[in-house]
Amino acid sequence: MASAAAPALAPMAAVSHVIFDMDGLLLDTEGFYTEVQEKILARYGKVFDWSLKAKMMGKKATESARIFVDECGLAGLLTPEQFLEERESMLQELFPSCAVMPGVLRLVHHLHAKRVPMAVATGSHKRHFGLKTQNHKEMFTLMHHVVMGDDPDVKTGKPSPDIFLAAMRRFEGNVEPSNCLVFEDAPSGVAAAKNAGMYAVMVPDPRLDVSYHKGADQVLSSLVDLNPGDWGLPPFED
Ligand SMILES: O=P(O)(O)OC[C@H](O)CO
Ligand SMILES: [Mg+2]
Repeated sequence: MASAAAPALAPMAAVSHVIFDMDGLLLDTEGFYTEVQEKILARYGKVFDWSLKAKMMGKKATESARIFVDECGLAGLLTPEQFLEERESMLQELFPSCAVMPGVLRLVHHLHAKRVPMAVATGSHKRHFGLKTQNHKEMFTLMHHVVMGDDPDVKTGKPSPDIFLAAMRRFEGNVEPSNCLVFEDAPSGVAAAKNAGMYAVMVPDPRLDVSYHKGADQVLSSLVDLNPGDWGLPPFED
């Protein structure tokens, strides 16, 4: 007797709208921040580690600068403003060379073809957004809109829900948080999505301790592993 086919697993939720983080999720830029911050910290005889990285990533520049100075005990030696100024020229050189993360283009083109509305919600401010995306403009034209960290509606950075709620409100129609699936790499970003009442798929850097995965509704090693059907989105057909 032939064995019955395994029943398809029910989706974890049925969402209709997708919101992407950018740094470390769509674009491979987090390594640039790490590299530059390691260099600055080395000048003070200190080592940049992943527990500090976990606290800084995903935040607005001004917020992460404050964390860097405070957590590294640099008060009196370096102000957050000086830190931002020091890292700026190095970052400006690096950002335009960033690559797209694995699995991103297939997913974005698929969702666009299936008319799933997509947005970007990034802690990056407008000038850095321009540098990072200058070689990836086509992908961003597929987004309904982009909300950046210096947007007037983003009073406080991630883990505040401000940026994801702003992104949700800019979609057409009456969209609720439970309709939205957020893709994030940062602990602060996952917390922001959950604080907004949305679903969160985390795609963390493997060097981030697993204790930072908690809170996410799903954790993937790469967007290549995403099955859109898990979220009630149209499945890949290729
Ligand atoms: O991860 P994002 O896109 O919110 O960006 C935040 C900072 O610019 C980098 O950690
Ligand atoms: Mg990110």
